Amino acid sequence: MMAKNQTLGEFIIDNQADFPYSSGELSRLINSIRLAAKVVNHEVNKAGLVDITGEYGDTNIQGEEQQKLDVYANNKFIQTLTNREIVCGIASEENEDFLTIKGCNGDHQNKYVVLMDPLDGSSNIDVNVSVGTIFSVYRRLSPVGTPVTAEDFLQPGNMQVAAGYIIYGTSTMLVYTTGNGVNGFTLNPALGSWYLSHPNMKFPENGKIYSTNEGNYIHFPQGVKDFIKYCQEEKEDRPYTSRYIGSMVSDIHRNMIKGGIFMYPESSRARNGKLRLLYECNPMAFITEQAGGKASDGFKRILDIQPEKLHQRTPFFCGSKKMVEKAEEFMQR
Ligand SMILES: O=P(O)(O)OC[C@H]1O[C@](O)(COP(=O)(O)O)[C@@H](O)[C@@H]1O
Ligand SMILES: [Mg+2]
Ligand SMILES: [Mg+2]
Repeated sequence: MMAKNQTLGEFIIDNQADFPYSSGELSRLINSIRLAAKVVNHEVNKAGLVDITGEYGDTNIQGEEQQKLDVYANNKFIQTLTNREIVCGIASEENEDFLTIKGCNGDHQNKYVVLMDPLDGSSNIDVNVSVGTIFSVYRRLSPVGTPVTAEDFLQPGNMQVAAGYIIYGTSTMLVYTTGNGVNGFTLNPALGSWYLSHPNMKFPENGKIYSTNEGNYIHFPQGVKDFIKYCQEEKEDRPYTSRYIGSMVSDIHRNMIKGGIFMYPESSRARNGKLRLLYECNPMAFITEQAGGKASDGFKRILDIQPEKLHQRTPFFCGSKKMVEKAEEFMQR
């Protein structure tokens, strides 16, 4: 039976049976993510007070302006995962190539790789709007004891063993799945503990919110234009409400609670959309499916895409099952 006011630490211990093959490593991995998240949260909360916001003065591999907090969060998560010797490799939005992590004896004994978007929604940092962190965990394919290879990172999303996000919003939450449903923990900043506040999160099967950057409307494929018109039509339970924060984590988190669809489709300017398959779409798709929702590129399941490149992009439709099915119906006409 679930204890009242259960902390994340207690939850992990109570749910060890979720990880039949785990020797405690995956639990330790989640533990180090919750620690790094607290440190990053502390820094994010000071944005505006001290000189941690604004541009870092460099661009990342995707040619995007890096914010100081992008770099800070990237370093913190890498540092925490590396120091604790839990993973053998890390890939990040902010690094061109994956990093190989050796144990203290210079070996490669660990079995997990982590892919992450250390700060999602960077353009919202300076304006005090929620941002997030996204992570995705795989068991390595190459033999333990040898250096990691690109193939360890280029696995389809259906091979994920865990995925989660942290949302730095009105409160800070850590939401994750190990393939047995989705649970959300809220940080009590005074105590520094995460409490199980949202057990067994579920996407409503249908919803009344659509979230997309409608400023790109003119460049959207006809299917998306038609679906947006459908959402706006005065019929049955429509028109739906349009809500777009511009931090995917926050947009999907809201839709998971209230019911809705998030879309970042391809456009005539960006043939594969904007969002990255490996550390943005796959983890959010895994969480979404575990919560009873659906995630697609408009035609096929996100989690079944065989990745070819670390920073590969994909169109993304994610949310309440019936709404994603409806969007696919328009895309496939
Ligand atoms: O400004 P746009 O084009 O609508 O893009 C917003 C999208 O870009 C992102 O900010 C991309 O993430 P990063 O901030 O990690 O690059 C998503 O969180 C968000 O959904
Ligand atoms: Mg992002
Ligand atoms: Mg980012």
